[in-house]
Amino acid sequence: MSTHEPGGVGAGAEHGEEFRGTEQDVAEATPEKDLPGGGVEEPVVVDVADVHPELADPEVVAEKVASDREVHAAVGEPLLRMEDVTVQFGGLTAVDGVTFDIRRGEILGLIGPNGAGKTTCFNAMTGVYRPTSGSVVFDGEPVGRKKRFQITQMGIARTFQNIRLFNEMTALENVVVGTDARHRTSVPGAVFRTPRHRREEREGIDRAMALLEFVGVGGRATDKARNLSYGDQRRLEIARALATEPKLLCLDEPAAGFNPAEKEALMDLIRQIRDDGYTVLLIEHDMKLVRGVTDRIVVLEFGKVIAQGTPDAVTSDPAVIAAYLGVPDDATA
Ligand SMILES: Nc1ncnc2c1ncn2[C@@H]1O[C@H](COP(=O)(O)OP(=O)(O)OP(=O)(O)O)[C@@H](O)[C@H]1O
Repeated sequence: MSTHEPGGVGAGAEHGEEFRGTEQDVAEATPEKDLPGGGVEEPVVVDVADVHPELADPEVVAEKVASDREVHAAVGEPLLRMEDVTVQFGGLTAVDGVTFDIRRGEILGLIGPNGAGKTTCFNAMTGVYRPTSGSVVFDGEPVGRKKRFQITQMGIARTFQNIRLFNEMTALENVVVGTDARHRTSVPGAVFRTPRHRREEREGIDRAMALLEFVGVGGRATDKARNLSYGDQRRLEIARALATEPKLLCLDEPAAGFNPAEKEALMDLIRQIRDDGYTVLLIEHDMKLVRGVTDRIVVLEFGKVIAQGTPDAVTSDPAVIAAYLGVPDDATA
């Protein structure tokens, strides 16, 4: 993935500069150190069932996690449409007249060789870049000139290829920050801790615990994010993105650095996320994972869509084989 981002909050975050978080960035987080480094504290494994006995019941977890936000598109109809989108950087056309749909309820894979324009597409959808021309319509509304926090509120959440967690906050706190994106209490309500605000806080904590459990890190709720293993940090990022109650979850190379067993477990999690009512967009280089989990795939090369369709159709398309699949996995990762 490229590390370029234009100005604004979060710009430069991928370059390791200081993060100046604002409300706009609740669905995102600090860059800081990528992996837990030395001086790791003794892990504290909490039995979630002791703290929240009701979360021992998987049905209760599923109930709390399920997305019940109003979505206008019926299953199978376009939830997001990229219409003839072009993104240029000076003289370079990174995305060139790209048109594709993400259908409600599907897992869509976005693949292509390095530099093909995948991340730029992601960035155009999530408000990081404004397309030079063309439009992005999400759930019937143009993404247009919306700010990033408004796009989060519309229902698009994403994770990043390079993990961005609040490293000094606990896993639970990281996810609670995501639930704040959906709070309806006014600022005075929060300052004076009105009953509504306290209720929202309680619900936020409950939902955050359920999400941690759902992604498989419930036992690490009280650990600082930086002390979680790399794989658990990735899962935590997904929990935080889900905490904003998105309609569309965009995962940017979520399996980067995973071993085969972790990849299998991630595939299960992605399927579960879709089964719980979310639509998923997945950028991923690992073709086994992409083929194993997606319903459809869009292939980019040099900023253009060269193929789209079912995993079988796409992976047997000669243009795709020539552009991408002919390259060994380890050369593209
Ligand atoms: N902010 C930017 N300024 C200038 N060029 C950029 C910027 N962002 C991306 N690019 C360029 O646009 C092209 C597409 O990059 P992009 O990161 O979207 O590709 P990608 O398919 O995500 O690649 P990768 O698989 O390596 O992550 C590349 O040539 C990249 O260098």
